[in-house]
This record gives sequence, C-alpha cells and structure tokens, in this order.
Amino acid sequence: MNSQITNQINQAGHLTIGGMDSLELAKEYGTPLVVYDVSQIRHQIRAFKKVFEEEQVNYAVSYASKAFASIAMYQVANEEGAYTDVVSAGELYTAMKANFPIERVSFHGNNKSKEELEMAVKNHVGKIMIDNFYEIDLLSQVLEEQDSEINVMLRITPGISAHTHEYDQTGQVDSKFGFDLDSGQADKALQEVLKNQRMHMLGIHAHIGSQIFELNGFEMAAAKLVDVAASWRKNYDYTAQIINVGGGFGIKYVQEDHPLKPEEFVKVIVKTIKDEATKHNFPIPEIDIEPGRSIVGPAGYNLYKVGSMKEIPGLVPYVAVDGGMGDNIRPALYQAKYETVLANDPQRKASQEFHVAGKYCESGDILADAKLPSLKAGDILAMLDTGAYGYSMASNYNRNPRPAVVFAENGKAQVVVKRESLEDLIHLDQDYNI
Ligand SMILES: Cc1ncc(COP(=O)(O)O)c(C=O)c1O
Ligand SMILES: N[C@@H](CCCC[NH3+])C(=O)O
Repeated sequence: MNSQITNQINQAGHLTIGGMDSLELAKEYGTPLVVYDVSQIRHQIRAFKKVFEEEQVNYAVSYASKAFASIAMYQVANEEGAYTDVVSAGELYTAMKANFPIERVSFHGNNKSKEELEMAVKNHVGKIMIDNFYEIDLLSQVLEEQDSEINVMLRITPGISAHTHEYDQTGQVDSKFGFDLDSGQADKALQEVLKNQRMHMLGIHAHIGSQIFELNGFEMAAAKLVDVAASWRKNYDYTAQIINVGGGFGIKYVQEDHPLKPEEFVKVIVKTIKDEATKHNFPIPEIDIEPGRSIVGPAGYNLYKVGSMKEIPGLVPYVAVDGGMGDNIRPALYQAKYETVLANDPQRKASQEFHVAGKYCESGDILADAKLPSLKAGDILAMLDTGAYGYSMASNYNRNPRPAVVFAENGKAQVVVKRESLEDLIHLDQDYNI
C-alpha cells in the first residue's frame, strides 16, 4: 500500500481525507472531485512560519495563490497569518472578496495591465512587485492619475538555473521575468524607482523556479540578493528592508521524490541571508518567501470514478476515469507524475499496471501510469498531492464542466467551489444574429 496514506484508512477500509470517508465524499458531491485536507494546508503554513519565529527575524510567508485560489483558500491563509501574492485582477478580486487584509497582498506579474495596476493602487495593495521598465512607467502614470502612493519591490533575475523542469525555471538570465542584473538593468530600475516620490521602495525579490529539491539554488539566490542589496547601499545610498527569495519548494509526488522539509529550506535561507548580511555589514532585512505548491500540493486529492476499460493483448490496459486534463493538465503539460490509489480499498494488493486515462479527446490525456488492483466500473480512484496547479489550471476543454472543490477538516466537509453546471458553461455565450 502507498505509504503516504497508511494513517488514512477507516474501518470500512476506505481512504479518508480530512477525517472524511472519500467514498462518502464522492457519493455526496459527485466526481471528479477535488478535495483538500485543510489541516495539511495549515500544517504547512505553520511549518514555514515556525522557523522564522525561532530565528527571530522579521518575515512574511506569502502564499503564492496561483497554486490554488478561491475565497475559502484565502480565508484559510489569512486565518494562519500568511500573506498572499496575486498575479492577476482575478486573484486580487478573489482575495478582496475573501476579506484578505489588503496590506498583506503583493501583486506580481510580468505584464500587469493598466487596469490591474489601477485596481491595485485604488485598493492600496501591500506591495507591487515591479517586473520591468514598462511597468515602472505605467505604474507611475497610474499613481499620478490617482494622486496616490504605493509600496514596491523590484524583481530581479539572479542568473541562477534551478534544477527543475525547464517550464518551471524562472531565475536564469534568459527569462521573461524580472530585471537582469549583469547588464545593469536592475540598477537602472532602482534609480528610476528611487526618483519617483510616489513609489516606496521596500526591497528586492527573486524567484528561481518551481518544484526544486536542492538547497543550493536558494543559498545562491539569497546570497546574490544580499550582495545586490549591499551594492545598492554602497552605490545609491539605498538600504533594502526586505529580501524576498520567492517560492519553489519541491514536494513529493511519487516515491522517487525526496523533498526537503519546509523548515530545512527556511533555515538555509535565513542562515545565508544573516551570514551574508553580517559579511557586508548590512542590517538584517525582513525575509519573505512565497511558497505555493508546498502549501497546497500535498493537501489535495482528485477523486475520479472508473468508467470504461480497454485491454490490448500484450500491452498495458487503459482505465478511463470521468475527469482528466481539464481538471489536471500537469501530466500532459509537464509529464508530471502522481501516485494513484483505489480509494474504496487502498489496502488491496496492486497487481497490474494501468494507464489511467482521462475522458478528453486527446491521446495525451493520460493522468498517470499506476500499479493498481483489478478494477471495475464505479470504483473510485484517488490521485494524491494534486492540490497545486491542478484546479487552478483547470479548463473547460471539450466543454466539460470543472469539478467541485471540497474542503475537509476534522471529519467535516464543505463545498468551497461549486461544480460547474451545463448552464454555467453557456452563461457567457451569446446568440449570433447579424
Ligand atoms: C514569483 C513567484 N513566487 C512564487 C511562486 C510559487 O512557486 P511554488 O508554487 O513552486 O512554490 C511562483 C511560481 O512559480 C512565482 O512565480
Ligand atoms: N504550473 C506550474 C508551476 C508554475 C509556477 C508559477 N511560476 C506547475 O504546475 O508545476
């Protein structure tokens, strides 16, 4: 049996999530279904925060909400004292609807629109993470128009290639995000921002990539950021108050993955920043991180119902489920791997390899290759660790409605995002009658 779920089997022999029987959840709320074990989300946020508290530094654990954004999710992040970062008007709007404290919101993005900046300034978001020169001009214009001021940070590309899928690398020189260091762009951006009385320059940010398993990249990025901050102090008499090393902390998807614990990442980041700051005689700054995947990934489960099966002599059989790439594009997009278990009997001996196929009209719509017991139509499969970039990247491809999202905690469950109906699918459509 999959070792991750040994403590999640109830008397009926079913998989439990947040103390709820997964079969009951599937029956009550339908499938495909996305379920979060909320206590796991809380646990992860607390694990990140604990180290900062122990290290006695000023800090912010800012949940990167692109991993999964919904009103309920922002509420949980807020309850846990997290900050959050948003990358679109949609995420900002959702956070505001959740009454997330606006001063704890930062706004990221490599091409924020004027409307998005207007919304951010009007609502006084905590920080705008400036990404490029175009944005400095646009923001300056918006601030003039609204006769307002705002806190900003500069995102730089530290020239570090994280060891991860190339789509998940963001810190290398050849990246669409942030100001380049070596060519002097970052220095020029700093000077522009410092000149602008309406922008309060709080510090410096870098994000090197996602699903990273090694400490090395974070050490290098943290050291580089302090280095840059020290050079800014020397050359421009500007002292950064905040250093933000981004997110990217890897999680375990399959048995071969050996991620570090949140505390291990944070310890190294804090130590590097403290050491480098001391070396440069630089005041210890506030240290911010932006975990997304590591907060919600391990807490998420996708439940699917088994439908058709196809045996091909001599080949691995296909078992098709009622969801697929519309609710989890990651296997098709990144060849991402997941563990799959038979939710109605996770202890039953896995005897056979299957391609777990989705229902979308794409040959690439294979959710996982899994060793499972023999299966029959109506069985419930659970894919584990689907909480990050699953529902948040969901689509209506083939005009399939997106699943419901349920939060389960301490034996109680609640729908936090309704299942889309067929009516929802057409609610933006208009008749053509020219
Ligand atoms: C700026 C920034 N911060 C944080 C994150 C969150 O990354 P992850 O979900 O890997 O922790 C991302 C996404 O990669 C990002 O672009
Ligand atoms: N969507 C990606 C991560 C993107 C991170 C955002 N910069 C994934 O699922 O791995």
